[in-house]
Amino acid sequence: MQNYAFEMNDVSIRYPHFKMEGLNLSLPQGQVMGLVGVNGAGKSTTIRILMGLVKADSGQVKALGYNLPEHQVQAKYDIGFASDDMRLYKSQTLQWHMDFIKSIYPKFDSAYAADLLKRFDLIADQQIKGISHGQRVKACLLLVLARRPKLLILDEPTTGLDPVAREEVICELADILLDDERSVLFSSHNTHDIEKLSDQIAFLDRGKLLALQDKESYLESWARFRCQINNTSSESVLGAVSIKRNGQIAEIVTAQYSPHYVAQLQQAGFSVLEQHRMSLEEIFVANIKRSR
Ligand SMILES: Nc1ncnc2c1ncn2[C@@H]1O[C@H](COP(=O)(O)OP(=O)(O)OP(=O)(O)O)[C@@H](O)[C@H]1O
Repeated sequence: MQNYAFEMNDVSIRYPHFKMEGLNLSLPQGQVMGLVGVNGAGKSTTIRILMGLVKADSGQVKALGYNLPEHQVQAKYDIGFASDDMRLYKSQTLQWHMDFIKSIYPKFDSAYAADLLKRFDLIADQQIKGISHGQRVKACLLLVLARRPKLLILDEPTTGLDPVAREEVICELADILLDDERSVLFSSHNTHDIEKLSDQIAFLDRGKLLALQDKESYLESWARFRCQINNTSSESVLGAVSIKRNGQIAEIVTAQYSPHYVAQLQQAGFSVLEQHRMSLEEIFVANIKRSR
């Protein structure tokens, strides 16, 4: 039987200007899910529901086998959560925070924390008020990672980091993921990070899941073609997400790519000049345009 790090079944929530209806989202244990979506798509809301910070109007939520929010104390013992609005005590040092977390979570791995301190280039006895935004983000991640949680939930973990710091954080996350018992859900606007780390892509828009698929097959299902328009070219093509015409040239995007798609375009009267795979960033934009 498949073990899930979390399961959200038929989850709905309504705000005055936003609704999420019947969201089904689950992550098999040991996998990484990248949650993608434009501003206001519902990523943080999804994460907050999963963390028990917000109560859904209806639906079932389970994390690490525990029903939420009823058993959130037990579940949270093994869940590590970090978001970009997390606060640390400004007048205390990072060392104070590490000692504090260790007093609550005896599993806190001090040796690993010391290693992360070096890798993230942080100073343990510096007061939080004296460190930069990026250093604070890395300090929060250190505090969460050193607990070695079974489920890591990160809301925009790389926001505000410079490219070097971002790479360090991404490498650290990639290392953690070598352990197949650990699962990660992370949201990001940065499709490169999502593309690099995720096993599963969950695409949210206006509270709806546009796609939930393993990354490889998701990326493989999209393709962009540059075609010559002929006299016989039809107006539409089966499986095309968009057709942009410019003179005798058409750029056709599909989300149903297979090796037979070229023949399908030819049958529709287009001569294929070039074909390209698409990055997650391009897919992201095409998907949003299609859904509106
Ligand atoms: N407590 C609340 N009261 C009213 N509306 C809310 C509340 N929390 C969230 N919303 C609305 O829900 C929608 C989704 O917000 P959410 O923060 O989940 O989006 P997001 O995908 O994380 O966006 P971003 O990428 O900008 O962080 C927004 O329109 C927001 O205004």
